[in-house]
Amino acid sequence: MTGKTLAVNNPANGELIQEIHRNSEEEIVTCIKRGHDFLGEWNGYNAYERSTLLKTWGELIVQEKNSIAEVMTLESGKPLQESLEEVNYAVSYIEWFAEEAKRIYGRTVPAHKSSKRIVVTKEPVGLVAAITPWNFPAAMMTRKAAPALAAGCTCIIKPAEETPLTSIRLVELAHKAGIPPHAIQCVNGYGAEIGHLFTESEYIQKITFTGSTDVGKLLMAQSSNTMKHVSMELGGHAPVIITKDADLDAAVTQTIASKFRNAGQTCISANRVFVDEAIEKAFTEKLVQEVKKLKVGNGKDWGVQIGPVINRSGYDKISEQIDDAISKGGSIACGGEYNINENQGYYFVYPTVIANADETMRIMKEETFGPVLPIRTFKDIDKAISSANGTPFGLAAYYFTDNYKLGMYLHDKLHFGVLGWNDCTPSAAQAPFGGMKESGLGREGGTEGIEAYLETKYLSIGE
Ligand SMILES: NC(=O)C1=CN([C@@H]2O[C@H](COP(=O)(O)OP(=O)(O)OC[C@H]3O[C@@H](n4cnc5c(N)ncnc54)[C@H](OP(=O)(O)O)[C@@H]3O)[C@@H](O)[C@H]2O)C=CC1
Ligand SMILES: O=C(O)CCCC(=O)O
Repeated sequence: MTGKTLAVNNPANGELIQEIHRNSEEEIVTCIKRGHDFLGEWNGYNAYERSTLLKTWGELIVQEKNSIAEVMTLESGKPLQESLEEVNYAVSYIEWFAEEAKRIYGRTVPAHKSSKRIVVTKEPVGLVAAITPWNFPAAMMTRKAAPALAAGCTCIIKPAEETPLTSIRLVELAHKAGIPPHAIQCVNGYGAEIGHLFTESEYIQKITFTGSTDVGKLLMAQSSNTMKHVSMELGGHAPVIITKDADLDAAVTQTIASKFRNAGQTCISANRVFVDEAIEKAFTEKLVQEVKKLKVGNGKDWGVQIGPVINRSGYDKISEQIDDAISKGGSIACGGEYNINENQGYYFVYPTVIANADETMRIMKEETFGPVLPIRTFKDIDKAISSANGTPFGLAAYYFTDNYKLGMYLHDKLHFGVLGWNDCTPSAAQAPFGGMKESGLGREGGTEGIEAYLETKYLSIGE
């Protein structure tokens, strides 16, 4: 690991956007030491000072919103409109945690002897390493860095190698806002090389990660030697259950919003639909009619709704799942086409709906991370619930019903960290986001989101 450069290419046409500096092992170790040594100084800023700095950071990002969104679209391929929305979403985490910085409360607890006092306080966990993915290069970074800084932690960001430019820009703006350079640092290079430097370091107290379940498990295992805190936001396989009393228009609009956001490359993306067989035909017809209207192309062109998938391995996984579904009796209700150029390095998958899906298909079990939606029918709601729960993933699940009792029943029975009832767009800075089972550990956002960067200290006073 000698450093040198990292090429950042545009997934919409394969063109080189920029070569950036790739940090050497020595540089990364130095950053880690610096982040650790600066903890005391950053802790010297009180909660109101940290809050003000975070707010200024958010304001600077808003001022540069258009240029940040353009860079994000160039490196990630996502449509410009979505990049703009993501910048706002990223800022919403900074704004939320700037407020939460002021609400880090301790407590006193009645003691068992009148001469004693029991006092519980909170303090920052220490230096945090944040490893972020390419699918939300801004929001996943601020969702980690903002609560860490708000809590009084210093942090080091390692963005995905496909999309480092957005993070680099955000970190520059943090420094411009007055957040000291050693409180938030960014390093670049290959995850597989940098990951173990983080996990083996005695100076890092917490690893926070968004990405694949496999890498999440690896990081957790590596972190066990030094007993680090971990937050893991991993893969998902979201079911959408559509009951016969559902508002079909809402179900179609919401399912499309979830499935085709970022070309399906979202961990809470609708991955499989279970629809009551009584309304399957009506639902599929309406869905297909709307999906066919989605415009595919280079995300920089205004009006494009589906950009390229990120890279060759993403494309391989998606196309293999489509082929597998067809070979097992699935039928293409729309889409199923590709526009790829292996030499140039771009891969577009047209929005695809697969009818007659069943549980034997890979797409009904594996995360797709692409614009493909299988539809499965059900007669009995309990069987649909059991199929929905029948996955190692437990991140997000959605259901559509206007029947209150059924809605609460589904809430109680579905084993997922995030549920959407007549709603497939649940993400919000003030809400706790995260998964059960192999979808991860911990929550990001909400009051839980800052708790994850705090240690509890108990003081016993008395005789
Ligand atoms: N939960 C989510 O939101 C995400 C889920 N995924 C799922 O994972 C699949 C594969 O995507 P992929 O991009 O390969 O996901 P990865 O989990 O490999 O990448 C996510 C982040 O982890 C880093 N990383 C990779 N390997 C290691 C390692 N050994 N130690 C430390 N960090 C590491 C990456 O760095 P680098 O880029 O340098 O490799 C990147 O910053 C997707 O198709 C999707 O199913 C992917 C991204 C986000
Ligand atoms: O896909 C992800 O990695 C993050 C989920 C996006 C969201 O917060 O809505």
